[in-house]
Amino acid sequence: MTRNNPPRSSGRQGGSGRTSGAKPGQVAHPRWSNRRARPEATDREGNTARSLPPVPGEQRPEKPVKAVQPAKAAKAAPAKGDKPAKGAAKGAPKDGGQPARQGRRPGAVRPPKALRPAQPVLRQPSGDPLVGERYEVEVGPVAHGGHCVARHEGRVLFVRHALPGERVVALVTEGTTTSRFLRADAVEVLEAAKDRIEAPCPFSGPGRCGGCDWQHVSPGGQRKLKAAVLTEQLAKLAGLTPEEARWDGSVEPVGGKLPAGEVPAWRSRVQYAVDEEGVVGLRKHRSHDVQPVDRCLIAAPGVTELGIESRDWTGVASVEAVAATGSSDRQVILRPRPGEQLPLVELDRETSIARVDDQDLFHRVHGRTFVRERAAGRTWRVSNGGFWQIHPEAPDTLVDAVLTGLDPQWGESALDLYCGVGLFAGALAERVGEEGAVLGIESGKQAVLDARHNLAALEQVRIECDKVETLLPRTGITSTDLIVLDPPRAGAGRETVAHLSSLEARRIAYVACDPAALARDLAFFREGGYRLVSLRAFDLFPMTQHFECVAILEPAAE
Ligand SMILES: C[S@@+](CC[C@H](N)C(=O)[O-])C[C@H]1O[C@@H](n2cnc3c(N)ncnc32)[C@H](O)[C@@H]1O
Repeated sequence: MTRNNPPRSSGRQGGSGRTSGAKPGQVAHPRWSNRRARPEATDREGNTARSLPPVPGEQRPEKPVKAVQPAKAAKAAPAKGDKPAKGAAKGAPKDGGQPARQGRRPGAVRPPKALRPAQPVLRQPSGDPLVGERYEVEVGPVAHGGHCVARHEGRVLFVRHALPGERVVALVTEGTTTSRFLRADAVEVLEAAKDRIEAPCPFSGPGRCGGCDWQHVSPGGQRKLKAAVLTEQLAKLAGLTPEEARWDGSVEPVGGKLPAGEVPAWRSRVQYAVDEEGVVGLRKHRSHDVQPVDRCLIAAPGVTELGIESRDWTGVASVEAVAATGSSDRQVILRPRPGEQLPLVELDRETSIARVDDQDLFHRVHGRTFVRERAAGRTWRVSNGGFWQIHPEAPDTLVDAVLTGLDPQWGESALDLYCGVGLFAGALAERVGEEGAVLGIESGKQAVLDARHNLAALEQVRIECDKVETLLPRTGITSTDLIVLDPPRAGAGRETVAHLSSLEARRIAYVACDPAALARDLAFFREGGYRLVSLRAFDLFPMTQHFECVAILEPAAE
């Protein structure tokens, strides 16, 4: 267990731990100089940071432990669209197929939502179904959600696979005569927009893989669509023009220019679904159906090399593949179908394997329970599919944007809210130094253990485990110099933003993956007396509708 974990603050000002230079109510400097020397941090398997093999760039004299057995020779991948042969490629995990344990094992954690099986939502639509109707429509502007808006006989259609200004035949995929809006796919393009390209991925298109929204759009065209969505959300939910938001109106490309027609292979984490026959693929749009794929073009090479698509996954419900950046670590997380035993697994590359049971608990099957990522000059332990940015360049890009916007000074205090495994807390701690203080708050138990492990050497950092909205008011902190918040898609919300606005921070960095939640929260920050200093948007999810923003705020009075 890591040891940079003082007793939880309980309403005392500045939290627990001896303070150093912090005013009452400020983020306190967590020094515990009267404590005994801390034992070395360990993971759940008892490995210490030094007992693990180094990753490139890390200089540690040590010998590796627990070498993972190399996988057996790869089987030839089937031709595109072929179904993998049943019974192919099997090897023996040690505890595969053991019955799931009852109750929560100490130290066991729930996996992120993405790994939990989706619950079917049963709704009784009223009106007569319109699914299957075909309408010839003029396509209007792009909307938040990876589609464009069109109208037909007074009805609004959200049309996928279209582009603004096009004339298409839209096939209705959801909705009835009483629906407020219909969903549709452009199944025929009558007049194409200039940004339209031939989709490089054979699995994208109407009724197929739901992973990418903009396969049919040039890279520059995709960024224009994302910029239009951000512009619209800022106007609609925050009443801001790009100029007022101090945004130059661009979505910045990340990862260098590729030759025309080449697709960026950026996804270092891929969640595959498996159909009842054991065929692996990706989920169709708004569906539990599986689109079999023999290769995902946006998957990082480290994922593709595992050869997941060429295996038979009978008995498995989902396969998550993780390929770390800056280390050779690979992890595959398997969820067996209810009542099924985990099959024997053999992949093309050496990889750790974990199993998630029907109570969402992780079990180590083979190798480590985590991967090591490199970013911001450090190695980060990320356990069992815990949150880490997916694009290999995202962590450095976002840290750079946050530090540039905040300009942290030696001795300042900072909050890192929704801190995950501690990425921004670590970067802030380096800048504020030993005289400064950083408090990270994260609700995921395993992420907190990872963050404490990752930042164990930085005494100025404290990581607390709870929901931001619950814990922050309890800390007694009434002021801080800097705040980073990087909430999940839902954003921070009115109450949390109001609380943050009361802390008199010199600067706030808001890292956002949803432009609507960001725009709504920016309006709340304005109510709280904050204004935008700068806003940047980054194309960290090429070929999809998603992008990441970094907004920097300061008190409006300044
Ligand atoms: C977008 S991730 C950001 C993680 C981290 N900043 C990074 O860049 O790696 C959001 C994180 O917030 C955590 N989280 C979600 N809801 C939370 C809440 N109400 N309070 C605290 N943490 C929360 C999630 O577990 C996740 O680790």
